[in-house]
Amino acid sequence: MSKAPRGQTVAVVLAGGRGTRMGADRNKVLLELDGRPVIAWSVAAFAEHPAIDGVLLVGHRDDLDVLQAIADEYGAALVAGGASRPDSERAALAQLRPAIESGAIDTVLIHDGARPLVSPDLISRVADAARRGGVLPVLPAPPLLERSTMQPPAAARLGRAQTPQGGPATDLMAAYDNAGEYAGTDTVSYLERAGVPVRAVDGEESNIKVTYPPDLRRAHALLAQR
Ligand SMILES: C[C@](O)(CO)[C@H](O)COP(=O)(O)O
Repeated sequence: MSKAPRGQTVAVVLAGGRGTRMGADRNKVLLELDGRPVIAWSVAAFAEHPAIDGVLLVGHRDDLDVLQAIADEYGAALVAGGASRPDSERAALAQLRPAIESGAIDTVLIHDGARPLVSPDLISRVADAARRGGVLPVLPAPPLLERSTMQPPAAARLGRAQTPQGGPATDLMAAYDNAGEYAGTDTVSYLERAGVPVRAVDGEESNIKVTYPPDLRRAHALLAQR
């Protein structure tokens, strides 16, 4: 019996925000991290991964010139984002819609551009699970919560969500199409609302999000340990 041909797996890398909490003179994703901008690390992680067939970078309008050069360097496509994270995700899905509808793309991962240290192993775990349903990398909740008065069942459900998150492309597109006014901060929350099963995979402590100046210093330190 011949297998149905598989579609492509595409990674969307979000850099549509301003990154103002960093207090820098430019978007935090354009700050230098060991010789290249933060966002270049994120794009490269997916562009160089064998399970990823294409990368779509979503950028803030003010940064499109510099982001275009980064996208070109790694063979990624670039699209302008919206005013919020969900708007940027919708802009990406709109760009991918024809290829998703034709079946050329069957799996989509969505990643915070401000998580430059995502590892090949984590991308593999998420890409593999995303073919079968929603997927979310999670780290255990911090120890403080273990000492709280929460009952174990509630505590056991807590965790720190990371990206990349993803799922089957048609499910993801339909979930956003039908979400109405809902605006969630996590990609998989759209899938959950649409009734698509979401499973957790192990996140990674090193997959930090660069938001404040100490995060950038920590990213430098983590890179030095690689
Ligand atoms: C996972 C996440 O919610 C996706 O938007 C986000 O990365 C969480 O980041 P936070 O800085 O830990 O809130």
